[in-house]
Amino acid sequence: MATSAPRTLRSPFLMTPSLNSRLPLRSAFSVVLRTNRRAVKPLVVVVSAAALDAKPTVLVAEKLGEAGIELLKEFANVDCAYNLSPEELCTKISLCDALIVRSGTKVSREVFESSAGRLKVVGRAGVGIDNVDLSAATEHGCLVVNAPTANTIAAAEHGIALLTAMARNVAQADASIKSGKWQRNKYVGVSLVGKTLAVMGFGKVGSEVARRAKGLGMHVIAHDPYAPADRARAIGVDLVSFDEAIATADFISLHMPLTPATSKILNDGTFAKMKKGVRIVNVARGGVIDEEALVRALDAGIVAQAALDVFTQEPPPKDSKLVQHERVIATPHLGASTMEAQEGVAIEIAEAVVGALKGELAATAVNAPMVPAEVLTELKPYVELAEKLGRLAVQLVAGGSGMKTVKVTYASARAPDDLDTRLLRAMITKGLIEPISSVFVNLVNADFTAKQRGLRITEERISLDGSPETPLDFIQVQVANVESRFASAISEAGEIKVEGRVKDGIPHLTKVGSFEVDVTLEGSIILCRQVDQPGMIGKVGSILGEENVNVSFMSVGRIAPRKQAVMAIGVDDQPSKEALKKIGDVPAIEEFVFLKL
Ligand SMILES: NC(=O)C1=CN([C@@H]2O[C@H](COP(=O)(O)OP(=O)(O)OC[C@H]3O[C@@H](n4cnc5c(N)ncnc54)[C@H](O)[C@@H]3O)[C@@H](O)[C@H]2O)C=CC1
Ligand SMILES: O=C(O)C(=O)COP(=O)(O)O
Repeated sequence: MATSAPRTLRSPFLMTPSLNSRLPLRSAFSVVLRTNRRAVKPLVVVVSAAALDAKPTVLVAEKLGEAGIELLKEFANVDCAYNLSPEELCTKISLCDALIVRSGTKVSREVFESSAGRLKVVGRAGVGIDNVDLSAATEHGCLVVNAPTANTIAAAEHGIALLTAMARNVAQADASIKSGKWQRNKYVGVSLVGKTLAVMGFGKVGSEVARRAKGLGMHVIAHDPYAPADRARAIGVDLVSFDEAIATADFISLHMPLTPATSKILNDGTFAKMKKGVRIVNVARGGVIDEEALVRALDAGIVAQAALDVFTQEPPPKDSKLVQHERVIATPHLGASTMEAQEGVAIEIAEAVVGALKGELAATAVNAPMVPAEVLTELKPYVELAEKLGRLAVQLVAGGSGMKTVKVTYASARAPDDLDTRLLRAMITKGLIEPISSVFVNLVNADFTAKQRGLRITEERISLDGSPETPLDFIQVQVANVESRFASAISEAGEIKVEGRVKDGIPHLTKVGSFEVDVTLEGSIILCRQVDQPGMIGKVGSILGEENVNVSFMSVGRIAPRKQAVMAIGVDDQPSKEALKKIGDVPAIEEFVFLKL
């Protein structure tokens, strides 16, 4: 299996924690081979590919610092192709496992569609991911990671550079002197000290701008609906409402992301509420300002000056009234463009992309839950159990009866906030959906895929007493309102029910319907309902033995002696149709089903 799967590079986000990036590839590969029999299928593939030298291909579509390129080359084939047209990008992407962009490339739905499932990770070498269609990425199971920290200081410094340059007309005066003029009276500026600066968006960049503006002697207020007040207070900044911020500020500096909620947040209506003569800095995204409204506000004298690094359309049209406005200074999206920031961003994104291609859960994932490595290590056998229970449950559903509602129950002695079940839910979803469709499910697209198929997965906890040494006692998967191919899998409550536990690190099936069984979840399973009587195990065992099918485990769960019983038989190989028929023909066997894991 390790040699048949490698080139598919299917699921990079769920891997055995032992295959960690710190392991050299060769030793990681041997871990895979040793544990292969029980490994959840997709956990293996990326590393196997590397071990066989089927290196993944990373397309770097915008200029990235050399240190990042070098890091990528250690693991992947790197194709640096800049200034691609949207069509060229769509053509190239079908040959790539990862794509790295900055703000200048639109990663549209067409890009994901054109990749036909090969693209596993998009790395945004910077903060803003408004140029990436996140819904499309998620729907295609493609992880999006960004580099959220390395350019913070650069952007904050550029904000301050624009603020001070604007206040003192540095750009206009420079152009004037270079054209041979000496206009000292024309370029009298305004002072910053004692003025009120409203920082809109008190995140990483906004708070660094605030800190620096305090150093310039400004009175700093901030608006951010999600920022904690104590973080603001710690640097002497008051958090205020949007209206208060824009109405009291002499200077407004924008530092929020571009989202549907912040799009054109500065518009005719909001400009009308500002102090006459306000000055605006934007190093966030052009789209947070209605640019035509800004031109009107400049012409009406509401806005005295604006300093802009970002534009709705980049580059802006040559005849842009805004850029050409004499009271506007502009830079071509240079906020992150320092040597230091570009080096840092390149390393940050290269590490995140390589990590994702190796199958690690990225710490900077934008469209997937982040699961810390130690949690992953602990949950590993439960992750396997979860997927296999999902696989069993769906195979027990009778064809045509549909599957709309699945209830998952986790029994645990852990406090609810000490057990993150998102990974388990994703794996149950994977197990439920993959056997009945061509869709590939991973942590990124599990919830979306379930929703798209009209499958409602509810989760419930049973709180157990006792020592919470292991994260879970058992997991139960129940499928409601369906008929079963194996009537005994229907519980008293009328639902298909399978339950499993981890014993000595190995997932076991421990309940089917109302019957207690105990069989390791590996290979395949035959479930038989029979009238409990001596010799049954021998009879079925010898039918399988004649076929050379190795039985790994057998267990019988019965209601009462000599009443009905369910026999669960773990087999390493798939029995022939004839052998299965022979089992069905054993007179005491009332029903049976063969289930692949
Ligand atoms: N010009 C450039 O080259 C650069 C631009 N940026 C842009 O700067 C912006 C901020 O980046 P970071 O500080 O790193 O991000 P961040 O995520 O740390 O901070 C953004 C803050 O905006 C807040 N926010 C969200 N909605 C808001 C709303 N409706 N009103 C007010 N605040 C709101 C969030 O709560 C968060 O605290 C982003 O748009 C980013 O793309 C960042 C780096 C370089
Ligand atoms: O990180 C960001 O959000 C930026 O705007 C920087 O963009 P860039 O990587 O310089 O195209």
